[in-house]
Amino acid sequence: MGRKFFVGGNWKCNGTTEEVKKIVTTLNEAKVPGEDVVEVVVSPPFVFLPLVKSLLRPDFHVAAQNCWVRKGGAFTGEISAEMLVNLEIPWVIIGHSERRQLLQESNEFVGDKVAYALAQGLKVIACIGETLEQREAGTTTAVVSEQTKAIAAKISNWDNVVLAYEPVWAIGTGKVATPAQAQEVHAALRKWFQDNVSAEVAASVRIIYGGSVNGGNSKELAGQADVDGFLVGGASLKPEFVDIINAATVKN
Ligand SMILES: O=C(CO)COP(=O)(O)O
Repeated sequence: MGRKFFVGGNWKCNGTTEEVKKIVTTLNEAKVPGEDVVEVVVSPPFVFLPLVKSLLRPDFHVAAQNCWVRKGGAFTGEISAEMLVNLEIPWVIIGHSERRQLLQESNEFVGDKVAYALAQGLKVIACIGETLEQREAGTTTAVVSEQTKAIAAKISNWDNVVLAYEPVWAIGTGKVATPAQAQEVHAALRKWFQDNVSAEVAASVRIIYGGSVNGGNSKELAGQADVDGFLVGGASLKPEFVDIINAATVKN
């Protein structure tokens, strides 16, 4: 159905100028499939975005890790979607679980942010995922459906959205979801789109997995029918990110 494999590197709140230059050099020298096979997006902290954008190979792109929920103005410490557009930053990550948990971003707030960013012309990596308690209580599907519904309530066009399923218990823990666990949730989400949005969106929306993805486990995860790529944290700062990008070849 032509869902191009997507690999995002979320650098989170990490890096110095020197470290950033080193990662970019590694990426620029990497042998990976072309843009027709895999879309690669790296997301440095705001302060490094212009530097990374200027140094990065032209077939890779950059994302911000957040943006403000509406038009900029008197919002000290925030970065607006308009500013990202002005700097020609094409992508933004919205609703990461670290922000949902540490900064109390609600489902509704995340939905509003996704809608505003899209309206400004940004492409969005929208993050969802259940906690360990929710998984153990058997509410995973309900939780991720509710998170997706809050976004769907605010937007009508999913063309510029990649949905990142990131179980909170798998983030930064080394406890990766099994390929079967990831596939089960991705398939449930696709069914949710089928039942609540449209068959077209269900077939075309990319659903990527995040949470302890590394060079060793990426191929098997990529082999799952409804896993359309990854959002990578820790391993995106290391040379093994190149192996994760190359997991795209599993699909071809
Ligand atoms: O949160 C993540 C990506 O957004 C995943 O982080 P890790 O790959 O470090 O588990």
